[in-house]
Amino acid sequence: MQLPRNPFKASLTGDTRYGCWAGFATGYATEILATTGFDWLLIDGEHAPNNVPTILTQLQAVAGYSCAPVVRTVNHDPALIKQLLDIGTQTLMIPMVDTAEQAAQLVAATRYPPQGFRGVGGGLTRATRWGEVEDYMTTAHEELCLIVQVESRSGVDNAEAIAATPGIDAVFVGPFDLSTDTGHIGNPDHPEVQAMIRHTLDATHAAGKAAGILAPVEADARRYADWGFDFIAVGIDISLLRQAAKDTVARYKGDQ
Ligand SMILES: O=C(O)C(=O)C[C@H](O)[C@@H](O)CO
Repeated sequence: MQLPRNPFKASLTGDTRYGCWAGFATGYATEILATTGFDWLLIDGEHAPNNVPTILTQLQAVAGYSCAPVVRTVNHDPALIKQLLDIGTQTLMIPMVDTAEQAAQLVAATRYPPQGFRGVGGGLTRATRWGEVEDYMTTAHEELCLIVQVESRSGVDNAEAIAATPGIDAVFVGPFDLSTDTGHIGNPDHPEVQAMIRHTLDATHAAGKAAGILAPVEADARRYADWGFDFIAVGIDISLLRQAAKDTVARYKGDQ
């Protein structure tokens, strides 16, 4: 059996790819999202109530669709990264990366020795399709996509070096953490934050890597697409449900 291709990695060809945050932490809800036309979705292990088994269920639920899954970890723990890779995650997003040293450690966590220190799960893992994928250990890295989040002042200061780290495929700006870290709490539109976002985008492209961002407000998403962001999360499933529910109630009962 061939190593499964990574559709997200393959889609980073220059056109902006539009995605949605998946926060319900169930295969059922995430599968619904995968049928709606988004290019990719983010299974959020940082702020949604996910763990390895719930992420596995969601990866299985979306496997038959063209919408590519991206899995965000809660931290930099190599043991968690190992488990997420073993269940078949091919695109990983790691939050709060501030230095090139951290980026290099994260790359090493995704590579088998001698390039890194990932442990061998072999035929026990979905990643190898329980041993059916030929040459998994020597080829797995070719279909992995490692995205690091820059979302602090120090991350922006080190953006060139982080993006240039070998094995890093993309940098994703976290606008809400970045605005909060810089004292503009919850205001990514502040000019200082906007300048930092632009700087991170330019540094990432200068390193030949792809850049992504979260932009649930349409005007922001369109501006970032004009700037040249390669992948943009333009929605959050929980917010979409809440807004649709509130609008429906308001039509019958008025604003409450
Ligand atoms: O800082 C950000 O912005 C992000 O990293 C995304 C948030 O964590 C997201 O969960 C907001 O809903």
